Amino acid sequence: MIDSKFFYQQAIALAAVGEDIYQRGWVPATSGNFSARLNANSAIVTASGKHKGQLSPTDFIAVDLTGKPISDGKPSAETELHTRLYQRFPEIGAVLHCHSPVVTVISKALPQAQAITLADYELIKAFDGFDTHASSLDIPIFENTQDITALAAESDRYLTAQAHCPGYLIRGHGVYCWGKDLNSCMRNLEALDFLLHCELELLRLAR
Ligand SMILES: CSC[C@@H](O)[C@@H](O)C(=O)COP(=O)(O)O
Ligand SMILES: [Zn+2]
Repeated sequence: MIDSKFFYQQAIALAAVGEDIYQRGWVPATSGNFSARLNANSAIVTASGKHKGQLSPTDFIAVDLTGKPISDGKPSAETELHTRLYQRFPEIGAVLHCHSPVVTVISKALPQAQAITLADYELIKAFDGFDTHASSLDIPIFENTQDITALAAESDRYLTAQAHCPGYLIRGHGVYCWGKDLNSCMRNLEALDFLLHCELELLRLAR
């Protein structure tokens, strides 16, 4: 049973975040998708193919945690990547997927890398579970594919042993990032984009 008032509130909050993210240049040309948990068994996700900077409450679909729609409309083509995360981490409340230039380019700049290690950055403390700069965090990179079911399974296998991982990259595609609610998800996304930007600058300086 969908709580329509909560659906609407979550949709309004995600639409506002979408506008912000679009203004940052992180979801060009209808790319990206966003979701928020409704309850233990369902979430709302953006409809497929919409402009993510101009979303309205009718641009969201309720899905169960297998990714099956439980309200009218066509959910994001990448819905299973969201719902796997809600299954894996019962404590998370929101997932944001973006195509910022930094997250798209860095995995291509490191074509052999299966992860990027973020270490000795003060901003690592923005992520839940980190309380000192003297920490290190691996952000995995998965190869891009149109087989979303396979990618959902691959990312889930990796995350089995990674309780504090706040996001992953898909090579040449973008980033998936999550958090306990929409605000912390946005904070994680902002921190991840900043730290990966730093890594990209370091790569440029080393050339
Ligand atoms: C506009 S191409 C990008 C898509 O292939 C996809 O990666 C994406 O992020 C948006 O897909 P969507 O189905 O709108 O959620
Ligand atoms: Zn995408």
